Amino acid sequence: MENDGINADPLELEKFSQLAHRWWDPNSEFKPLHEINPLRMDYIEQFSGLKGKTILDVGCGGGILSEGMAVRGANVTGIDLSDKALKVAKLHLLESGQQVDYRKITVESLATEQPHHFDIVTCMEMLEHVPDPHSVVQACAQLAKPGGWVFFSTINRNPKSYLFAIIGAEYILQLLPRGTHEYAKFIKPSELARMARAANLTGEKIIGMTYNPITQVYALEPDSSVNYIMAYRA
Ligand SMILES: C[S@@+](CC[C@H](N)C(=O)[O-])C[C@H]1O[C@@H](n2cnc3c(N)ncnc32)[C@H](O)[C@@H]1O
Repeated sequence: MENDGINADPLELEKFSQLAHRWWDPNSEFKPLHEINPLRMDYIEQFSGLKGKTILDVGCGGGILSEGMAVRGANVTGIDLSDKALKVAKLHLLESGQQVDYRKITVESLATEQPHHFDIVTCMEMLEHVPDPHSVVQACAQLAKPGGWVFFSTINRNPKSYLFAIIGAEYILQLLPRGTHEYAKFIKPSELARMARAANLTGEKIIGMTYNPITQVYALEPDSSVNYIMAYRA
């Protein structure tokens, strides 16, 4: 569903708004994001470092990644379209004393406003919630400086990811509320790679993000069959 020509699904935004007050509770529905956060920040740092970098975090939600990168010394702008998530993100800055510039703006509009502005663009766990992920990938590429880095994470689309990301995470382990994810919106790495190539992104790297339900530990591993991160240069 499109929203007055804006590349956003109002129902998706509403889902996140409804849960937003629990964003910073590490035992809430956002527990998985809290737990993967150090892993993904370490992964980004391997490529480019974070200290002193100008970073855009697209679909920042309550700010777990944005603020985490600010703690590591980055100058972060976080954008989202959920008013409540942005409000929670801003309130949390009062508690943490960190600085992040949170804005409600579409990534496509920001790409027109500030093209080639950011050293790093992150777009994590967001593409599978938008009607047109191509357009988001294109805008992220445009927002990065030439030679800058762009990172996407999302969920693969295959029977295993259906089993793990929907049946396992939402129904059996109840790590996420039912209805968090829609299988048809999952994105195969080959599809994301095609979108990235069309946006002139290069130097592709991919890493899997796995969850072991027995040890309850997340890890970065070559297995990209469920969750994965792709890194590119603009
Ligand atoms: C699963 S959360 C991920 C939050 C954050 N990126 C992270 O990984 O910690 C998805 C976020 O994408 C946001 N979102 C969904 N559609 C969006 C859009 N079209 N533009 C910007 N943000 C969007 C939601 O409001 C929500 O905050």
